[in-house]
Amino acid sequence: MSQQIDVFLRLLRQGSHSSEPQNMTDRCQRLGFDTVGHLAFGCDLKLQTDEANRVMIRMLTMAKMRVATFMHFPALQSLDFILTSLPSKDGKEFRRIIREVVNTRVAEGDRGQHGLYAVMGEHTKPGGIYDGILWPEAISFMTAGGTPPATTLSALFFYLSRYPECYEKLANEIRSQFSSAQEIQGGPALAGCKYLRACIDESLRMAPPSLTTPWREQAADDPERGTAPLVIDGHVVPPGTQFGVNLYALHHNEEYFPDAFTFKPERWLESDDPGDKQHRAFAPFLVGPRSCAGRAMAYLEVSLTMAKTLWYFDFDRAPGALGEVGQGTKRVEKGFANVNEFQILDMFNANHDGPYLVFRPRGHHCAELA
Ligand code: HEM
Repeated sequence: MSQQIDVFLRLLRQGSHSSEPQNMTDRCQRLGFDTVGHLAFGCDLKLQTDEANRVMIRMLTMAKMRVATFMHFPALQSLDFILTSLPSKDGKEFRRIIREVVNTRVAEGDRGQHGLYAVMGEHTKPGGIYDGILWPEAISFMTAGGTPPATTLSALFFYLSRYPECYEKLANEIRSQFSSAQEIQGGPALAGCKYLRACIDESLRMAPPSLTTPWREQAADDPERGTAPLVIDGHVVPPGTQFGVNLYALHHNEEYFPDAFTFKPERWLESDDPGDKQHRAFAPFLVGPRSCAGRAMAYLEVSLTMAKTLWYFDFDRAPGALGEVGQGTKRVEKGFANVNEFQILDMFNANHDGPYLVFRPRGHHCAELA
């Protein structure tokens, strides 16, 4: 993870030479997928540095859109064969890259990096890593682990570039907590950056990366409940009924989060009681047995990336029209009109664009990134 964050920082440094505005959605997505590529496949996808494989991001985004559409309009699934049978250059290229990743990893045998699916593959011989169940799983793992940290980071970059007092507080915390970039690593010092954690939680609240409504249904054979009816908040939910709570709606409920559309990390510093209303209504990773398996990794990835970025750089919104990418627009009436809100679209996980930022090296520190 650290190596991939270093690549991210070096690219920001390159861009800072020419004050070229950087699209943080692109930068953070490439970082997210490269990081999870190591974890899942034990290989370097090089999305940050090499244009060639970026078709993977486009294809995984398309896949998310398909899943989101079918989740909301199940009847359309019968038309899926049309979509999947259309000739697609990107689709062909995507399959070629996946095949290459698999073949390279298999050829490396025991010498290769031990990615999660390689380890699981060992245990599912004779299909091994090629096993028919593991590959679709691996692809959805890429999306589950690659996209959400990118959304959290993009939203956080957006809000910090628009709330100078929060930017100031966070930069001061990072720059006083550490005395060198090498000290910034997972451990008590990073965990002690309370304002950083508050900023991350506020970004997760305002722009929950898992944006679609997670529909659930009572299991027909739930041994714990037996024949007892399912009751939620006093309502009896008949068998076969799907129900769900949308995280965006929950996280913008004024009853739990007053001034819900304002980026206010301080709300997380007022109380750290996990039993209070606000903490109980905060569920970006969901709760229970289907909750996120990568929560700890996500906090580490986002914390390290933001802390190191603020160690090496200062940043501002890009000037002109580019600086508006990612915000709402008054020209649209409903839903997208809040210019101070980072705009996210429900494509199962969130889709977004921007913000565009301009980075300035901070003092002499950036020389280390050469
Ligand atoms: C800010 C970052 C992240 C957020 C907000 C997030 C959120 C979520 C949510 C809400 C779910 C439940 C989805 C559902 O049940 O429909 C989930 C599942 C999952 N997440 Fe994350 N996630 C994040 C990062 C990661 C990372 C970095 C990884 C792994 C490297 C990861 C791996 C997974 C896996 C494997 C599942 C499926 C768990 C299961 O079905 O048992 N996530 N995540």
